[in-house]
Amino acid sequence: MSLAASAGIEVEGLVREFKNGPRAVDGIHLRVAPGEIYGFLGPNGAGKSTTVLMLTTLLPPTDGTARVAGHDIRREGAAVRAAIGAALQEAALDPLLTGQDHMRLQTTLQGIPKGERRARGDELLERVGLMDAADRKVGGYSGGMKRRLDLALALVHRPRVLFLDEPTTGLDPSSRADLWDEVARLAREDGTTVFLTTQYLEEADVLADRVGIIDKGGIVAEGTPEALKAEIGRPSVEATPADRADRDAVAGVLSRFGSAVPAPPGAAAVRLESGENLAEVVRALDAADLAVADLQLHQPSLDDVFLAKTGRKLDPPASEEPAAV
Ligand SMILES: Nc1ncnc2c1ncn2[C@@H]1O[C@H](COP(=O)(O)OP(=O)(O)OP(=O)(O)O)[C@@H](O)[C@H]1O
Repeated sequence: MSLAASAGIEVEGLVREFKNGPRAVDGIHLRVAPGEIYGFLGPNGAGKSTTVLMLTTLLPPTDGTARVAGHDIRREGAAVRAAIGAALQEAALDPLLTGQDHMRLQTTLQGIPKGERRARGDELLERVGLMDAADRKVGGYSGGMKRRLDLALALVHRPRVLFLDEPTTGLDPSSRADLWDEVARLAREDGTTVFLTTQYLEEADVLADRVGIIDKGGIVAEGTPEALKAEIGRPSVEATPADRADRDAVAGVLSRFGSAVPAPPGAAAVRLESGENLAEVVRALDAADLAVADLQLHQPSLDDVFLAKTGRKLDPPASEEPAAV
């Protein structure tokens, strides 16, 4: 088996249709190379979790298949499960057990030899920064600490492929950054292949080598964050008139500088053509006697890629955790 086949992910026409429900995943194809971090980006209900459940063999596909770490998810479930680690949205943690208890259970379940369990557990708790809380009950952990424990548990058997389903949703920015560091280190130093779902554009941008954007069960764009942004190219300018009645007039002036792109209600926006700049837009609006309450220049971001491909904005999920852990 080639290295690529033994540690990567190959998805071929994967479909999941729920009874009386949507076609949650609608024939997707993708490849993740060994050691690569693949960011699967999309809004609520796009089909991210359903894809992860299929790739981790927890949900059978309706059609198509995938090979994970060289094994077919439909026919070689046990081999897939042996090669992967997963930290999914519903972390199965027991609030009455300590972090160390969890590590002891997991190292036993994963068949780590008795004499090595404690060391392996401590090594991973140290790695995710939980050593100080190792003998505290998980019921008292913050959201960020639970996510980090869940990550440590997923790493016990040194998986070649790691699945993380929205690992930082609800975390405060500092806990999120800690988790990013750890995930990046796993790929860089251990060569772990990471398949990560996220609703955060920033997360995909910072962490992922390549990004697949999923919307309504289909992949609408794929590439490195840089390539996706370059595809969108030029910055856009968005103007909000002081008087809402002037919106169409503002849109008319802007249209001289580029083609219209979606804008919030009451505003107009265009993707600037090359050579056009903000100063000229301001002069033109002024010459037309149009007062603007707000004028913004947006450099292309993954947000723009999402907007350009789907016509909608990707609203980030709210942070649930008030303080750093
Ligand atoms: N067990 C199920 N039965 C019926 N429909 C389902 C089931 N699980 C998911 N769906 C539907 O499939 C679609 C995709 O859901 P999925 O959970 O994969 O999306 P997601 O991108 O992971 O969203 P989120 O970010 O909210 O987790 C949604 O419309 C969802 O309502």
